[in-house]
Amino acid sequence: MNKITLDFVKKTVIPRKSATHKGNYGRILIIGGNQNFGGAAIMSATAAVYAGAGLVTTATDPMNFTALHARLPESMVLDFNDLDALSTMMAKMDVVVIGPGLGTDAPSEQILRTVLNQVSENQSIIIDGSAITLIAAKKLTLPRQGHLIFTPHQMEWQRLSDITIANQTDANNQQALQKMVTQNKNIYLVLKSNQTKVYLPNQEIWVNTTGNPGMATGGSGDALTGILAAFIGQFKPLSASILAGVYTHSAVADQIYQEQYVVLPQRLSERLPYFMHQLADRSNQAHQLGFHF
Ligand SMILES: NC(=O)C1=CN([C@@H]2O[C@H](COP(=O)(O)OP(=O)(O)OC[C@H]3O[C@@H](n4cnc5c(N)ncnc54)[C@H](OP(=O)(O)O)[C@@H]3O)[C@@H](O)[C@H]2O)[C@@H](O)CC1
Ligand SMILES: Nc1ncnc2c1ncn2[C@@H]1O[C@H](COP(=O)(O)OP(=O)(O)O)[C@@H](O)[C@H]1O
Ligand SMILES: [Mg+2]
Repeated sequence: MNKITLDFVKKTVIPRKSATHKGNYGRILIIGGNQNFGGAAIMSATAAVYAGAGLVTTATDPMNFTALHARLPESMVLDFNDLDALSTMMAKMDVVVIGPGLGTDAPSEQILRTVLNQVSENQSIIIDGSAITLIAAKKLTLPRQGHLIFTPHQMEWQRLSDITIANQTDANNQQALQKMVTQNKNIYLVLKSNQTKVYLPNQEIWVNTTGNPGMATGGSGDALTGILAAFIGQFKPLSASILAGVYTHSAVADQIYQEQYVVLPQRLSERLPYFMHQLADRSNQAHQLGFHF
């Protein structure tokens, strides 16, 4: 079993080059947040912005526009009920997150179908939360194109794979993935738990070495989707970006957990730019300047 370590992550999160602009750091679309779960989309978008995404658009229920703008003016907004506008927007994006707080009712399903039909070859789609539950319940066909990153918790993976939580062994999980690969050969599984594992298309399995029970609070997984989107939009290669995102999410949480009982996703996002600064090998400088994280 491969372990995701700090040394590995430092090779992926590298300093920015001078001759670059926001278009070089990923165009990200976050799709989620129905009338009950607006916070999930906001937490995903917040994590994406704070993890360095070049441009973030949040497609959500209009009820969430004001809250999103007030909390995160860096994000643009789109009404996710306007399926034509959603399709047009999809075509311009490098990375798409679908699922945080999307809900599982008929309009949510229509949004998901529209997105899955639209995925193009070079896009990465992070499929989370309600989107996983819907794909499992409605037996939706996966897009043949693009890179699909599934981020289920254990119950969501049970719904998708039909493997009960007690039976989610590496061998059983690999077997379920092999069935999915007949639809799309570029499937990545981030199976979240107190010891998150990442299954790559080359059959490697990586286990995370960071994380703590302070993260057991609503929104932790939503924040992870934003981090993964931002990392995929900025860093290469894709597999390393996913592994680095998983590590960073929990490593920042570990820092907070040293001084706080619960790790609030918003606090986690606020710390991301500091932590990434350290990762990008400017940590010595930061310590000399007396920053504390
Ligand atoms: N502020 C917001 O807007 C928020 C909105 N959110 C959005 O809500 C939507 C629904 O997502 P969801 O995860 O909350 O519910 P669901 O898919 O029914 O799963 C829960 C069931 O699974 C079980 N379970 C077993 N193992 C588990 C494990 N390791 N981790 C977690 N659960 C585990 C668990 O067991 P139990 O708790 O009963 O023991 C329970 O029976 C989704 O779109 C999401 O993005 C949330 O992000 C929160 C903040
Ligand atoms: N006890 C724990 N130890 C380590 N990490 C945890 C623990 N509990 C939850 N997490 C992490 O928190 C996140 C929870 O994701 P998820 O269940 O999708 O939350 P939500 O949907 O509420 O945002 C995952 O990244 C998971 O690995
Ligand atoms: Mg979740």
